[in-house]
Amino acid sequence: MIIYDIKNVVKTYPGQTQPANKNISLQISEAEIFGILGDNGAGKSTLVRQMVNLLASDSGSISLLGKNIVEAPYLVQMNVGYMPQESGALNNLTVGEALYFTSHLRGLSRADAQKECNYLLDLWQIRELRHKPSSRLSGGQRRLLRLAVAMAGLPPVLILDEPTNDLDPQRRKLVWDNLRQINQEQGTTIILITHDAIEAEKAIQRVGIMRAGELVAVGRPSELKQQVDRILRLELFFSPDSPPELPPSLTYIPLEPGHWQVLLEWAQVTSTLNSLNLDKIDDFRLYSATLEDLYLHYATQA
Ligand SMILES: Nc1ncnc2c1ncn2[C@@H]1O[C@H](COP(=O)(O)OP(=O)(O)OP(=O)(O)O)[C@@H](O)[C@H]1O
Repeated sequence: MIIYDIKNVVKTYPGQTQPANKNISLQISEAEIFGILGDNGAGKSTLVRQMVNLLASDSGSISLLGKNIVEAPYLVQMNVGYMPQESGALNNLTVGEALYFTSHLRGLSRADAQKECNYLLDLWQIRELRHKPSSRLSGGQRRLLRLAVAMAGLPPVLILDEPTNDLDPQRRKLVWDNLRQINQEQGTTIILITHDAIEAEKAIQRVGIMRAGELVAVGRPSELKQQVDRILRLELFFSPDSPPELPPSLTYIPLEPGHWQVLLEWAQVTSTLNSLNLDKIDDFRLYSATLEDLYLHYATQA
């Protein structure tokens, strides 16, 4: 099922000459984790703000579950949990109150809202902050609270604007683990903006790369990588006095004694690995382009 259907969306901010979004078209399916990557100012936040009706498009249309969100704004309120990059909206509440009231406002009974609050405090490891006013949290703590608030009441769609910025490595991992878990267990559709390409690669199923207001590439990371870089790097580790025999068509680059790098086309991988005498090799590693390589390729082209 198509969750979001975005057609030819254009947005120019008042007083600006360049559009922030130029003719963006994109479909997002149920239960996918879709990552939006792009340089600062590429138009990512503008796009997601239009998707949650916080910003009107100049032209084009955005449908959620088959209905135009301008004509059926309640669909966004009922189905989408949005985490903005910044927000002062919760500043007057404690962490526990913010989670309880959001859950209650999203239709849970008082008792269920209390349970949801407790679940989210544990899920995001912020239980010790529950009596603290939101305005006194650190940047990273505030981000975890905004994530928990977006998820309160388990909306079927989450839109997250940079969920891992300001977080330490342990909490970044917590975010990626939790997002994967709710996607798998609840079938939640997750659309997220991130600059954390290396970590995102482990969670996202499709990626859209934006440059100067345009969506310049959309696809599964593996498909996009094959278009960008058909060369794979095979590293071989062996005892320096018994080097492996390679098919004559391949060349190798000695990196140090007992360590070679071999550059391969995708089509050569299986035959090369089959031809190696693995008893003579201590270890091997095969590398493809990373999502970060892809991002740099598409986002920085002139
Ligand atoms: N309220 C606004 N008024 C005028 N121009 C704006 C406004 N908000 C954003 N812009 C401009 O629109 C363009 C896209 O901004 P946007 O915030 O969507 O980028 P982004 O890709 O989310 O960037 P970042 O990674 O830095 O968050 C930028 O050139 C920005 O300066």
